[in-house]
Amino acid sequence: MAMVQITDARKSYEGGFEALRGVNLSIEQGEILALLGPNGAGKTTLISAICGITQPTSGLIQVGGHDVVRDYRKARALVGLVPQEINLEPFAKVRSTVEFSRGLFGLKRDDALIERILRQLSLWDKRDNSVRELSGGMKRRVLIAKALAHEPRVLFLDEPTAGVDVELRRDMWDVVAEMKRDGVTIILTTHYIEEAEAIADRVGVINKGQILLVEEKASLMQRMGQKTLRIELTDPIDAIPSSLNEYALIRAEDGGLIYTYDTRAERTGIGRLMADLSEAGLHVRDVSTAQNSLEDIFVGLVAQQEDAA
Ligand SMILES: Nc1ncnc2c1ncn2[C@@H]1O[C@H](COP(=O)(O)OP(=O)(O)OP(=O)(O)O)[C@@H](O)[C@H]1O
Repeated sequence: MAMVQITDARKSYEGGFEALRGVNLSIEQGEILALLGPNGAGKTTLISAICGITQPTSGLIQVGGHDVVRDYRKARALVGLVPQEINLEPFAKVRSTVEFSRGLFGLKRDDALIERILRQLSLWDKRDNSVRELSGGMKRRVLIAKALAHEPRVLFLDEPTAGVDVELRRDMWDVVAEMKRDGVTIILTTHYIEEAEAIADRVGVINKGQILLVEEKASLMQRMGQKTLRIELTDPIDAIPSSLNEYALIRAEDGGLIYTYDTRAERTGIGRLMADLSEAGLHVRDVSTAQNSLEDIFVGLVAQQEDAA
């Protein structure tokens, strides 16, 4: 059974704006899913709906098999949320802030657990400081500590490393990896592809309230690892000679050729292609390469969505 199951979730805000337009998504236990999308895509709305902070207008969202609307308490108890905005009580002490979060879930006090969480996030030395005395990065750590205090099975991180330094980013990635080892399911939204690349098992792309793609990181990275080689010919051709079939070439508008290859493969095949072009009587005038990036994939997907609309 999936840990998080979303079926045709829609959300219209007052005034009629549709922030989620039929989202279907299934997230397995222990998986790390990175959700990428431009500003206003619906990431925060989706996370808020899964956490029961906002209600979907229609559709079904289940966490651990519990309906987040009908079974709110059971679903919510499984979920930890690290929000995008810092919403801490400035005069409260670090340790009591984290303890309080655990208490909100009606759980027994557990000093050893709170100590472990604070140490893991390098906050133990600051445990008796008040929140207002902390730097921005440390406040972010407190947000994570709060979210972990009731031992959630699903952790949501909404832009966890926006505006934080490299060290904190790496610390957070370590914490996430440790939680994954404990079987916790993690969903994070991010603008940084490096972040998705560093920690995610799968990457989802959302735009205009719709999921455009959910794919294993490895295969997405492979697509991103592809480059295209544009070959300009001295004499443009009308058709590609059949002797070159194995290269799956595309004829460019200018009568040249486009070859796609994998930069991570052992051999790109370019050397052999050049020899075979010459063999086929084609003379190369110029070549240029272009790298496929997530942005290209993303822009391509968005363009497809626009065309389909
Ligand atoms: N309470 C609200 N009332 C009306 N519209 C809202 C509300 N909250 C969000 N929206 C709209 O819903 C859309 C999705 O917003 P959301 O915050 O989910 O996007 P996001 O993907 O998290 O963006 P960002 O990357 O900027 O955080 C936006 O167009 C936003 O203006």
